Amino acid sequence: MSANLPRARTTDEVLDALLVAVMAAVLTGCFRLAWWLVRVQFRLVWWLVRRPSRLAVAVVPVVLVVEYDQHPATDLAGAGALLVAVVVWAWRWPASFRRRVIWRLRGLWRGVTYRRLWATATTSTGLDVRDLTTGDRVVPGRSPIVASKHAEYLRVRMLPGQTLEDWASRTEQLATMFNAMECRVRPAGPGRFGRAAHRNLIDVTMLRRDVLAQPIGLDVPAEVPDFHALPVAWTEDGERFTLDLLGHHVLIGGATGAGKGSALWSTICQLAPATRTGLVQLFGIDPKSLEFPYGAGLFTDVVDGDPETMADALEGLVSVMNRRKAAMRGRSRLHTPTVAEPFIVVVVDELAALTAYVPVAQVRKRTESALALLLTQGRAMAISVIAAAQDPRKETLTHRNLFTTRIGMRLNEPGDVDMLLGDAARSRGALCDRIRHQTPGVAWVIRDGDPGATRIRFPWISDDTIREYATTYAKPPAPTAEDAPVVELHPTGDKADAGTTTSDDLAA
Ligand SMILES: Nc1ncnc2c1ncn2[C@@H]1O[C@H](COP(=O)(O)OP(=O)(O)OP(=O)(O)O)[C@@H](O)[C@H]1O
Repeated sequence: MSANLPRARTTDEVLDALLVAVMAAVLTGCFRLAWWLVRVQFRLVWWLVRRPSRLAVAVVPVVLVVEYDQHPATDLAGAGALLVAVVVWAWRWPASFRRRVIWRLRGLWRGVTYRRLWATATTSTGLDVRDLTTGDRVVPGRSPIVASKHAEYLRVRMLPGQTLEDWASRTEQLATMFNAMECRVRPAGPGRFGRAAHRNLIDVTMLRRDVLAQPIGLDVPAEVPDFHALPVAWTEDGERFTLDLLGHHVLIGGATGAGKGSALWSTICQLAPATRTGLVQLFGIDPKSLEFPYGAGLFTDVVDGDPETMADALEGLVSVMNRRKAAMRGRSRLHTPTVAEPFIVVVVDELAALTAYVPVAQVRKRTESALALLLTQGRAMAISVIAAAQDPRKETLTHRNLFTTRIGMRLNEPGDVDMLLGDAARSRGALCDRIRHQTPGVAWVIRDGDPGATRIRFPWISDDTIREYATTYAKPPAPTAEDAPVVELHPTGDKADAGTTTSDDLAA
Protein backbone atom coordinates (compact mmCIF):
# COMPACT_ATOMS: atom_id res chain seq x y z
CA MET A 1 0.00 0.00 0.00
CA SER A 2 2.83 2.38 0.90
CA ALA A 3 4.29 1.81 -2.62
CA ASN A 4 1.31 3.74 -4.08
CA LEU A 5 1.89 6.83 -1.90
CA PRO A 6 3.80 9.76 -3.49
CA ARG A 7 7.37 9.73 -2.27
CA ALA A 8 8.38 12.68 -0.07
CA ARG A 9 10.98 14.92 -1.72
CA THR A 10 14.43 14.89 -0.27
CA THR A 11 16.13 18.15 0.70
CA ASP A 12 18.49 17.81 -2.29
CA GLU A 13 15.58 17.54 -4.68
CA VAL A 14 13.90 20.61 -3.20
CA LEU A 15 17.17 22.53 -3.46
CA ASP A 16 17.59 21.39 -7.09
CA ALA A 17 14.08 22.55 -7.97
CA LEU A 18 14.74 25.87 -6.25
CA LEU A 19 18.02 26.29 -8.16
CA VAL A 20 16.31 25.57 -11.47
CA ALA A 21 13.58 28.10 -10.68
CA VAL A 22 16.15 30.76 -9.71
CA MET A 23 18.20 30.11 -12.85
CA ALA A 24 15.09 30.29 -15.02
CA ALA A 25 14.18 33.62 -13.41
CA VAL A 26 17.73 34.98 -13.87
CA LEU A 27 17.84 33.84 -17.51
CA THR A 28 14.43 35.39 -18.21
CA GLY A 29 15.60 38.62 -16.55
CA CYS A 30 18.81 38.66 -18.63
CA PHE A 31 16.86 38.02 -21.81
CA ARG A 32 14.43 40.84 -21.01
CA LEU A 33 17.29 43.22 -20.20
CA ALA A 34 19.08 42.34 -23.46
CA TRP A 35 15.85 42.84 -25.40
CA TRP A 36 15.28 46.17 -23.67
CA LEU A 37 18.83 47.31 -24.53
CA VAL A 38 18.32 46.36 -28.17
CA ARG A 39 15.10 48.39 -28.24
CA VAL A 40 16.78 51.38 -26.58
CA GLN A 41 19.58 51.31 -29.17
CA PHE A 42 17.06 51.02 -31.94
CA ARG A 43 15.20 54.01 -30.50
CA LEU A 44 18.42 56.05 -30.31
CA VAL A 45 19.16 55.38 -33.97
CA TRP A 46 15.58 56.35 -34.79
CA TRP A 47 15.98 59.59 -32.86
CA LEU A 48 19.26 60.33 -34.61
CA VAL A 49 17.47 60.09 -37.92
CA ARG A 50 14.23 61.85 -37.02
CA ARG A 51 14.98 64.15 -34.09
CA PRO A 52 18.71 64.95 -33.84
CA SER A 53 18.07 67.76 -31.35
CA ARG A 54 16.38 65.44 -28.83
CA LEU A 55 19.13 62.87 -29.26
CA ALA A 56 21.72 65.52 -28.38
CA VAL A 57 19.77 66.49 -25.26
CA ALA A 58 19.67 62.85 -24.12
CA VAL A 59 23.16 61.73 -25.10
CA VAL A 60 25.45 64.67 -24.37
CA PRO A 61 25.23 64.41 -20.54
CA VAL A 62 25.88 60.66 -20.65
CA VAL A 63 28.91 61.10 -22.92
CA LEU A 64 30.27 63.81 -20.62
CA VAL A 65 30.08 61.54 -17.58
CA VAL A 66 31.56 58.48 -19.33
CA GLU A 67 34.33 60.31 -21.19
CA TYR A 68 35.50 62.68 -18.47
CA ASP A 69 34.92 60.49 -15.46
CA GLN A 70 38.11 61.44 -13.58
CA HIS A 71 36.85 63.72 -10.89
CA PRO A 72 33.71 63.96 -8.73
CA ALA A 73 33.20 67.47 -10.12
CA THR A 74 32.76 66.00 -13.61
CA ASP A 75 30.14 63.59 -12.30
CA LEU A 76 28.37 66.48 -10.69
CA ALA A 77 28.50 68.47 -13.92
CA GLY A 78 27.15 65.44 -15.83
CA ALA A 79 24.30 64.99 -13.37
CA GLY A 80 23.57 68.72 -13.61
CA ALA A 81 23.55 68.55 -17.40
CA LEU A 82 21.18 65.58 -17.22
CA LEU A 83 18.89 67.54 -14.93
CA VAL A 84 19.01 70.50 -17.29
CA ALA A 85 18.17 68.18 -20.20
CA VAL A 86 15.12 66.87 -18.35
CA VAL A 87 14.02 70.39 -17.42
CA VAL A 88 14.48 71.58 -21.03
CA TRP A 89 12.47 68.62 -22.27
CA ALA A 90 9.65 69.34 -19.80
CA TRP A 91 9.66 73.05 -20.64
CA ARG A 92 10.19 72.92 -24.39
CA TRP A 93 8.06 69.87 -25.20
CA PRO A 94 5.59 69.65 -22.28
CA ALA A 95 3.09 67.40 -24.07
CA SER A 96 5.76 64.87 -25.02
CA PHE A 97 7.25 64.98 -21.47
CA ARG A 98 3.84 64.45 -19.94
CA ARG A 99 3.02 61.48 -22.14
CA ARG A 100 6.41 59.80 -22.05
CA VAL A 101 7.46 60.39 -18.46
CA ILE A 102 4.64 61.48 -16.18
CA TRP A 103 1.92 59.28 -17.67
CA ARG A 104 4.20 56.25 -17.65
CA LEU A 105 5.27 56.81 -14.06
CA ARG A 106 1.66 57.23 -13.03
CA GLY A 107 0.86 54.09 -15.00
CA LEU A 108 3.28 52.07 -12.86
CA TRP A 109 1.16 52.33 -9.75
CA ARG A 110 -2.19 52.34 -11.54
CA GLY A 111 -0.98 49.17 -13.28
CA VAL A 112 -1.04 47.28 -9.96
CA THR A 113 -4.83 46.92 -10.24
CA TYR A 114 -4.57 45.64 -13.79
CA ARG A 115 -1.94 43.05 -12.82
CA ARG A 116 -4.28 41.84 -10.11
CA LEU A 117 -7.55 41.89 -12.06
CA TRP A 118 -6.72 41.46 -15.75
CA ALA A 119 -7.00 37.66 -15.89
CA THR A 120 -10.19 37.64 -13.80
CA ALA A 121 -11.76 40.46 -15.81
CA THR A 122 -11.10 38.91 -19.22
CA THR A 123 -12.15 35.44 -18.06
CA SER A 124 -15.38 36.57 -16.43
CA THR A 125 -16.34 38.59 -19.51
CA GLY A 126 -15.63 35.67 -21.83
CA LEU A 127 -12.67 37.36 -23.50
CA ASP A 128 -10.25 34.50 -22.84
CA VAL A 129 -9.97 31.20 -24.76
CA ARG A 130 -9.08 27.62 -23.83
CA ASP A 131 -5.90 26.21 -25.35
CA LEU A 132 -7.09 22.92 -26.82
CA THR A 133 -3.63 21.31 -26.54
CA THR A 134 -2.86 22.06 -22.93
CA GLY A 135 -6.37 22.77 -21.66
CA ASP A 136 -5.13 26.03 -20.05
CA ARG A 137 -7.07 29.29 -20.21
CA VAL A 138 -5.27 31.92 -22.31
CA VAL A 139 -5.92 35.59 -21.53
CA PRO A 140 -5.29 38.41 -24.01
CA GLY A 141 -1.90 40.11 -23.70
CA ARG A 142 -1.75 43.78 -22.79
CA SER A 143 0.78 46.59 -22.75
CA PRO A 144 1.90 48.35 -19.57
CA ILE A 145 -0.57 50.99 -18.37
CA VAL A 146 -0.14 54.62 -19.35
CA ALA A 147 -2.22 56.90 -17.14
CA SER A 148 -3.25 60.52 -17.44
CA LYS A 149 -4.98 62.25 -14.53
CA HIS A 150 -8.35 61.22 -15.88
CA ALA A 151 -7.91 57.93 -17.70
CA GLU A 152 -5.81 54.82 -18.19
CA TYR A 153 -4.72 53.63 -21.60
CA LEU A 154 -3.58 50.18 -22.64
CA ARG A 155 -3.06 48.32 -25.87
CA VAL A 156 -4.47 44.81 -26.05
CA ARG A 157 -3.54 41.96 -28.35
CA MET A 158 -6.82 40.22 -29.14
CA LEU A 159 -6.82 36.45 -29.17
CA PRO A 160 -7.25 34.54 -32.43
CA GLY A 161 -10.84 34.74 -33.63
CA GLN A 162 -11.74 37.83 -31.61
CA THR A 163 -12.96 41.05 -33.22
CA LEU A 164 -13.28 44.64 -32.11
CA GLU A 165 -17.03 44.09 -31.78
CA ASP A 166 -16.42 41.29 -29.23
CA TRP A 167 -14.57 43.78 -27.05
CA ALA A 168 -16.97 46.66 -27.75
CA SER A 169 -19.86 44.55 -26.48
CA ARG A 170 -18.07 43.94 -23.14
CA THR A 171 -17.03 47.51 -22.37
CA GLU A 172 -19.65 48.02 -19.68
CA GLN A 173 -18.57 44.91 -17.75
CA LEU A 174 -14.90 45.88 -18.09
CA ALA A 175 -15.65 49.39 -16.81
CA THR A 176 -17.38 47.89 -13.77
CA MET A 177 -14.51 45.47 -13.08
CA PHE A 178 -11.94 48.27 -13.12
CA ASN A 179 -14.21 50.75 -11.37
CA ALA A 180 -14.03 53.14 -14.35
CA MET A 181 -16.66 55.65 -15.42
CA GLU A 182 -16.55 54.38 -18.98
CA CYS A 183 -14.52 51.91 -21.02
CA ARG A 184 -13.88 52.47 -24.73
CA VAL A 185 -12.18 50.38 -27.37
CA ARG A 186 -10.98 51.30 -30.83
CA PRO A 187 -8.55 49.93 -33.42
CA ALA A 188 -4.95 50.60 -32.41
CA GLY A 189 -3.37 53.81 -33.69
CA PRO A 190 -0.25 53.69 -35.85
CA GLY A 191 2.74 51.88 -34.38
CA ARG A 192 5.91 53.41 -33.00
CA PHE A 193 7.53 53.94 -36.36
CA GLY A 194 4.44 55.22 -38.10
CA ARG A 195 3.59 51.73 -39.36
CA ALA A 196 -0.06 50.70 -39.43
CA ALA A 197 -0.82 48.72 -36.29
CA HIS A 198 -1.49 45.00 -36.59
CA ARG A 199 -5.17 44.25 -36.99
CA ASN A 200 -5.37 42.20 -33.82
CA LEU A 201 -4.33 45.18 -31.68
CA ILE A 202 -6.86 47.46 -30.04
CA ASP A 203 -6.55 50.50 -27.79
CA VAL A 204 -8.56 50.42 -24.57
CA THR A 205 -9.35 53.57 -22.58
CA MET A 206 -10.67 53.42 -19.02
CA LEU A 207 -12.12 56.82 -18.24
CA ARG A 208 -12.05 57.76 -14.53
CA ARG A 209 -13.38 61.30 -14.69
CA ASP A 210 -14.95 63.25 -17.52
CA VAL A 211 -13.06 66.53 -17.69
CA LEU A 212 -15.38 67.59 -20.48
CA ALA A 213 -18.44 67.45 -18.23
CA GLN A 214 -18.19 71.15 -17.37
CA PRO A 215 -18.38 74.02 -19.90
CA ILE A 216 -15.01 75.29 -21.06
CA GLY A 217 -13.84 78.85 -21.69
CA LEU A 218 -12.59 80.24 -24.97
CA ASP A 219 -8.81 80.45 -25.51
CA VAL A 220 -7.49 83.93 -26.28
CA PRO A 221 -6.57 83.79 -29.98
CA ALA A 222 -2.99 84.34 -31.13
CA GLU A 223 -2.35 87.66 -32.88
CA VAL A 224 -0.98 85.66 -35.81
CA PRO A 225 -3.01 82.44 -35.86
CA ASP A 226 -1.40 79.22 -37.00
CA PHE A 227 -3.87 78.07 -39.64
CA HIS A 228 -2.56 74.54 -39.30
CA ALA A 229 -3.13 74.42 -35.53
CA LEU A 230 -6.02 76.55 -34.32
CA PRO A 231 -6.71 75.77 -30.63
CA VAL A 232 -10.47 75.43 -31.00
CA ALA A 233 -11.35 72.88 -28.29
CA TRP A 234 -10.06 70.68 -25.45
CA THR A 235 -9.57 66.94 -25.40
CA GLU A 236 -10.56 64.64 -22.56
CA ASP A 237 -6.88 64.35 -21.58
CA GLY A 238 -7.06 68.01 -20.63
CA GLU A 239 -5.01 69.07 -23.67
CA ARG A 240 -5.77 71.59 -26.38
CA PHE A 241 -7.30 70.22 -29.54
CA THR A 242 -5.96 72.03 -32.59
CA LEU A 243 -7.69 72.23 -35.93
CA ASP A 244 -5.70 72.12 -39.15
CA LEU A 245 -7.85 74.37 -41.32
CA LEU A 246 -5.59 75.52 -44.15
CA GLY A 247 -5.87 72.87 -46.85
CA HIS A 248 -8.84 71.15 -45.21
CA HIS A 249 -12.62 71.34 -45.16
CA VAL A 250 -14.54 70.74 -41.94
CA LEU A 251 -17.98 69.20 -41.54
CA ILE A 252 -19.77 69.66 -38.20
CA GLY A 253 -22.90 67.59 -37.60
CA GLY A 254 -25.22 67.24 -34.65
CA ALA A 255 -28.81 67.14 -33.53
CA THR A 256 -30.57 70.36 -32.67
CA GLY A 257 -29.06 71.93 -29.55
CA ALA A 258 -25.89 69.82 -29.77
CA GLY A 259 -23.72 72.95 -29.82
CA LYS A 260 -22.79 73.28 -33.50
CA GLY A 261 -22.77 77.05 -32.98
CA SER A 262 -19.94 76.76 -30.44
CA ALA A 263 -17.86 74.75 -32.92
CA LEU A 264 -18.36 77.38 -35.64
CA TRP A 265 -17.74 80.35 -33.34
CA SER A 266 -14.72 78.83 -31.65
CA THR A 267 -13.04 78.56 -35.05
CA ILE A 268 -14.18 82.00 -36.15
CA CYS A 269 -12.92 83.60 -32.91
CA GLN A 270 -9.51 81.95 -33.34
CA LEU A 271 -9.33 83.40 -36.84
CA ALA A 272 -10.53 86.85 -35.71
CA PRO A 273 -7.11 88.56 -35.37
CA ALA A 274 -6.29 87.49 -38.92
CA THR A 275 -9.56 88.92 -40.24
CA ARG A 276 -8.48 92.28 -38.85
CA THR A 277 -5.09 92.15 -40.59
CA GLY A 278 -6.76 90.93 -43.76
CA LEU A 279 -4.92 87.60 -43.89
CA VAL A 280 -8.27 85.83 -43.60
CA GLN A 281 -11.56 86.63 -45.27
CA LEU A 282 -14.64 85.05 -43.74
CA PHE A 283 -17.73 84.48 -45.86
CA GLY A 284 -20.88 83.43 -44.09
CA ILE A 285 -23.75 81.53 -45.61
CA ASP A 286 -26.58 81.68 -43.12
CA PRO A 287 -29.85 80.25 -44.43
CA LYS A 288 -31.63 80.83 -41.10
CA SER A 289 -30.28 84.42 -40.88
CA LEU A 290 -29.82 83.83 -37.15
CA GLU A 291 -26.27 82.65 -36.56
CA PHE A 292 -23.92 85.30 -37.96
CA PRO A 293 -25.51 88.74 -37.32
CA TYR A 294 -23.82 89.00 -33.87
CA GLY A 295 -20.37 88.69 -35.38
CA ALA A 296 -21.06 90.52 -38.63
CA GLY A 297 -17.99 92.74 -38.12
CA LEU A 298 -15.70 89.75 -38.58
CA PHE A 299 -17.15 88.71 -41.91
CA THR A 300 -16.24 90.09 -45.29
CA ASP A 301 -19.75 89.22 -46.39
CA VAL A 302 -22.73 87.20 -45.23
CA VAL A 303 -25.57 85.94 -47.39
CA ASP A 304 -28.75 84.53 -46.03
CA GLY A 305 -32.10 83.11 -46.90
CA ASP A 306 -32.64 83.22 -50.62
CA PRO A 307 -31.31 80.10 -52.42
CA GLU A 308 -30.49 82.05 -55.58
CA THR A 309 -28.35 84.56 -53.66
CA MET A 310 -26.54 81.66 -52.00
CA ALA A 311 -25.88 80.05 -55.38
CA ASP A 312 -24.54 83.37 -56.70
CA ALA A 313 -22.29 83.67 -53.65
CA LEU A 314 -20.78 80.23 -54.11
CA GLU A 315 -20.23 80.86 -57.80
CA GLY A 316 -18.49 84.11 -56.88
CA LEU A 317 -16.09 82.12 -54.72
CA VAL A 318 -15.50 79.63 -57.51
CA SER A 319 -14.51 82.59 -59.69
CA VAL A 320 -11.91 83.65 -57.14
CA MET A 321 -10.66 80.08 -56.99
CA ASN A 322 -10.35 79.96 -60.77
CA ARG A 323 -8.48 83.24 -60.88
CA ARG A 324 -6.01 81.97 -58.28
CA LYS A 325 -5.67 78.69 -60.13
CA ALA A 326 -4.83 80.51 -63.35
CA ALA A 327 -2.23 82.64 -61.56
CA MET A 328 -0.66 79.60 -59.91
CA ARG A 329 -0.53 77.42 -63.02
CA GLY A 330 3.02 76.22 -63.59
CA ARG A 331 4.35 78.24 -60.62
CA SER A 332 3.08 76.63 -57.46
CA ARG A 333 0.85 73.81 -56.29
CA LEU A 334 -0.28 75.41 -53.05
CA HIS A 335 -1.37 78.97 -52.47
CA THR A 336 0.16 80.66 -49.42
CA PRO A 337 -2.25 83.23 -47.97
CA THR A 338 -1.18 86.86 -48.18
CA VAL A 339 -3.06 90.07 -47.45
CA ALA A 340 -3.54 90.57 -51.18
CA GLU A 341 -4.73 86.98 -51.70
CA PRO A 342 -5.98 85.93 -48.26
CA PHE A 343 -7.07 82.64 -46.78
CA ILE A 344 -10.78 82.40 -47.63
CA VAL A 345 -12.95 80.57 -45.11
CA VAL A 346 -16.53 79.89 -46.12
CA VAL A 347 -18.73 79.21 -43.09
CA VAL A 348 -22.05 77.53 -43.85
CA ASP A 349 -24.56 77.36 -41.00
CA GLU A 350 -26.88 74.70 -42.45
CA LEU A 351 -25.48 72.64 -45.29
CA ALA A 352 -28.78 70.97 -46.16
CA ALA A 353 -30.28 74.36 -46.96
CA LEU A 354 -27.75 74.62 -49.79
CA THR A 355 -28.35 71.17 -51.15
CA ALA A 356 -31.36 69.04 -50.28
CA TYR A 357 -33.82 71.72 -49.20
CA VAL A 358 -33.53 74.03 -52.24
CA PRO A 359 -36.93 73.77 -54.00
CA VAL A 360 -35.92 74.90 -57.52
CA ALA A 361 -33.97 72.11 -59.22
CA GLN A 362 -31.89 74.44 -61.39
CA VAL A 363 -30.76 76.57 -58.45
CA ARG A 364 -30.02 73.41 -56.45
CA LYS A 365 -27.85 72.13 -59.28
CA ARG A 366 -25.93 75.40 -59.48
CA THR A 367 -25.34 75.40 -55.73
CA GLU A 368 -24.27 71.78 -55.61
CA SER A 369 -21.89 72.19 -58.53
CA ALA A 370 -20.26 75.30 -57.08
CA LEU A 371 -19.95 73.65 -53.66
CA ALA A 372 -18.46 70.51 -55.18
CA LEU A 373 -15.89 72.63 -57.06
CA LEU A 374 -14.89 74.48 -53.90
CA LEU A 375 -14.63 71.23 -51.95
CA THR A 376 -12.60 69.39 -54.56
CA GLN A 377 -10.26 72.19 -55.70
CA GLY A 378 -10.43 74.96 -53.10
CA ARG A 379 -7.94 73.47 -50.66
CA ALA A 380 -4.88 74.11 -52.85
CA MET A 381 -6.07 77.67 -53.48
CA ALA A 382 -6.38 78.42 -49.72
CA ILE A 383 -10.17 78.25 -49.73
CA SER A 384 -11.66 76.15 -46.94
CA VAL A 385 -15.27 75.35 -46.18
CA ILE A 386 -16.61 74.82 -42.66
CA ALA A 387 -20.17 73.56 -42.81
CA ALA A 388 -22.64 72.65 -40.08
CA ALA A 389 -25.40 70.12 -40.65
CA GLN A 390 -28.27 68.99 -38.51
CA ASP A 391 -29.52 66.11 -40.60
CA PRO A 392 -26.99 63.35 -41.27
CA ARG A 393 -28.99 61.57 -43.99
CA LYS A 394 -27.20 60.81 -47.24
CA GLU A 395 -29.46 63.03 -49.36
CA THR A 396 -28.53 66.06 -47.28
CA LEU A 397 -24.83 65.26 -47.05
CA THR A 398 -23.96 64.32 -50.60
CA HIS A 399 -20.45 65.81 -50.26
CA ARG A 400 -19.62 64.23 -46.91
CA ASN A 401 -16.46 62.49 -48.13
CA LEU A 402 -14.97 65.71 -49.46
CA PHE A 403 -14.65 67.05 -45.91
CA THR A 404 -11.30 65.87 -44.58
CA THR A 405 -12.15 66.65 -40.95
CA ARG A 406 -15.55 65.51 -39.71
CA ILE A 407 -16.88 66.48 -36.31
CA GLY A 408 -19.84 64.61 -34.85
CA MET A 409 -21.65 66.25 -31.95
CA ARG A 410 -24.62 64.66 -30.16
CA LEU A 411 -26.65 62.50 -32.56
CA ASN A 412 -29.98 60.80 -31.97
CA GLU A 413 -29.31 57.31 -33.32
CA PRO A 414 -26.24 55.03 -33.45
CA GLY A 415 -26.90 54.69 -37.21
CA ASP A 416 -26.53 58.48 -37.67
CA VAL A 417 -22.86 58.31 -36.69
CA ASP A 418 -21.64 56.45 -39.76
CA MET A 419 -23.94 58.48 -42.00
CA LEU A 420 -22.32 61.68 -40.78
CA LEU A 421 -18.73 60.70 -40.09
CA GLY A 422 -18.17 57.93 -42.61
CA ASP A 423 -18.27 54.16 -42.74
CA ALA A 424 -17.26 52.37 -39.54
CA ALA A 425 -16.78 55.69 -37.70
CA ARG A 426 -18.75 54.39 -34.71
CA SER A 427 -16.66 51.24 -34.45
CA ARG A 428 -13.57 53.47 -34.67
CA GLY A 429 -14.77 54.95 -31.39
CA ALA A 430 -17.00 57.90 -32.33
CA LEU A 431 -19.90 57.33 -29.93
CA CYS A 432 -21.87 60.49 -30.83
CA ASP A 433 -25.18 58.88 -29.88
CA ARG A 434 -23.89 58.47 -26.31
CA ILE A 435 -23.10 62.17 -25.84
CA ARG A 436 -25.41 63.43 -23.12
CA HIS A 437 -27.93 66.23 -23.64
CA GLN A 438 -26.37 67.96 -20.62
CA THR A 439 -23.03 68.42 -22.40
CA PRO A 440 -23.61 70.54 -25.51
CA GLY A 441 -20.36 71.30 -27.31
CA VAL A 442 -18.94 67.78 -26.78
CA ALA A 443 -18.00 66.05 -30.04
CA TRP A 444 -16.04 63.23 -31.65
CA VAL A 445 -13.57 64.11 -34.39
CA ILE A 446 -12.58 61.88 -37.27
CA ARG A 447 -9.71 63.01 -39.46
CA ASP A 448 -8.65 61.48 -42.74
CA GLY A 449 -5.55 59.39 -42.14
CA ASP A 450 -6.20 58.97 -38.41
CA PRO A 451 -7.65 55.54 -37.58
CA GLY A 452 -9.22 56.58 -34.28
CA ALA A 453 -11.68 59.18 -33.07
CA THR A 454 -10.86 61.96 -30.59
CA ARG A 455 -13.37 63.22 -28.02
CA ILE A 456 -13.34 66.98 -27.51
CA ARG A 457 -15.41 69.83 -26.12
CA PHE A 458 -15.75 73.22 -27.73
CA PRO A 459 -15.80 76.31 -25.54
CA TRP A 460 -19.05 77.97 -24.66
CA ILE A 461 -19.20 81.34 -26.42
CA SER A 462 -21.97 83.75 -25.49
CA ASP A 463 -23.54 86.28 -27.84
CA ASP A 464 -21.85 89.03 -25.82
CA THR A 465 -18.43 87.47 -26.41
CA ILE A 466 -19.16 87.26 -30.13
CA ARG A 467 -20.15 90.95 -30.18
CA GLU A 468 -17.00 91.82 -28.25
CA TYR A 469 -14.82 89.94 -30.75
CA ALA A 470 -16.64 91.55 -33.64
CA THR A 471 -15.85 94.98 -32.20
CA THR A 472 -12.26 94.24 -31.17
CA TYR A 473 -11.27 92.52 -34.38
CA ALA A 474 -13.52 94.34 -36.83
CA LYS A 475 -11.95 94.17 -40.24
CA PRO A 476 -10.74 97.41 -41.81
CA PRO A 477 -13.06 99.16 -44.28
CA ALA A 478 -13.31 97.45 -47.67
CA PRO A 479 -10.48 98.36 -50.02
CA THR A 480 -11.15 100.59 -52.99
CA ALA A 481 -11.27 99.29 -56.54
CA GLU A 482 -7.52 99.77 -57.09
CA ASP A 483 -6.64 97.81 -53.98
CA ALA A 484 -6.63 94.11 -53.38
CA PRO A 485 -9.34 92.09 -55.08
CA VAL A 486 -12.36 91.63 -52.89
CA VAL A 487 -14.82 88.85 -53.46
CA GLU A 488 -18.33 90.15 -53.94
CA LEU A 489 -20.86 87.69 -52.62
CA HIS A 490 -23.81 89.68 -53.97
CA PRO A 491 -22.88 89.99 -57.63
CA THR A 492 -24.96 92.75 -59.16
CA GLY A 493 -26.19 92.14 -62.67
CA ASP A 494 -23.09 91.83 -64.80
CA LYS A 495 -21.12 88.84 -63.55
CA ALA A 496 -19.43 88.16 -66.88
CA ASP A 497 -15.95 89.30 -65.91
CA ALA A 498 -12.71 87.40 -66.20
CA GLY A 499 -13.27 85.48 -63.01
CA THR A 500 -16.87 84.40 -63.51
CA THR A 501 -17.62 80.69 -63.28
CA THR A 502 -18.08 79.15 -66.68
CA SER A 503 -20.35 76.30 -67.58
CA ASP A 504 -17.17 74.22 -68.04
CA ASP A 505 -16.23 74.81 -64.40
CA LEU A 506 -19.63 73.76 -63.24
CA ALA A 507 -19.68 70.74 -65.51
CA ALA A 508 -16.41 69.63 -63.94
N1 LIG B 1 -19.72 74.43 -25.91
C1 LIG B 1 -20.79 74.61 -25.14
N2 LIG B 1 -20.67 74.52 -23.81
C2 LIG B 1 -21.77 74.67 -23.02
N3 LIG B 1 -23.01 74.92 -23.48
C3 LIG B 1 -23.18 75.03 -24.79
C4 LIG B 1 -22.09 74.87 -25.70
N4 LIG B 1 -22.55 75.01 -26.96
C5 LIG B 1 -23.86 75.24 -26.84
N5 LIG B 1 -24.25 75.25 -25.55
C6 LIG B 1 -25.62 75.43 -25.05
O1 LIG B 1 -26.49 74.68 -25.88
C7 LIG B 1 -27.45 75.53 -26.50
C8 LIG B 1 -27.65 75.12 -27.97
O2 LIG B 1 -26.45 75.39 -28.66
P1 LIG B 1 -26.45 75.72 -30.21
O3 LIG B 1 -27.53 76.68 -30.55
O4 LIG B 1 -25.06 76.08 -30.59
O5 LIG B 1 -26.82 74.32 -30.81
P2 LIG B 1 -26.98 73.95 -32.31
O6 LIG B 1 -26.44 72.60 -32.49
O7 LIG B 1 -26.41 75.04 -33.19
O8 LIG B 1 -28.57 73.92 -32.46
P3 LIG B 1 -29.46 74.23 -33.76
O9 LIG B 1 -29.08 73.24 -34.79
O10 LIG B 1 -30.85 74.05 -33.26
O11 LIG B 1 -29.13 75.64 -34.15
C9 LIG B 1 -26.89 76.94 -26.35
O12 LIG B 1 -27.88 77.89 -26.22
C10 LIG B 1 -26.08 76.87 -25.10
O13 LIG B 1 -26.90 77.12 -23.99
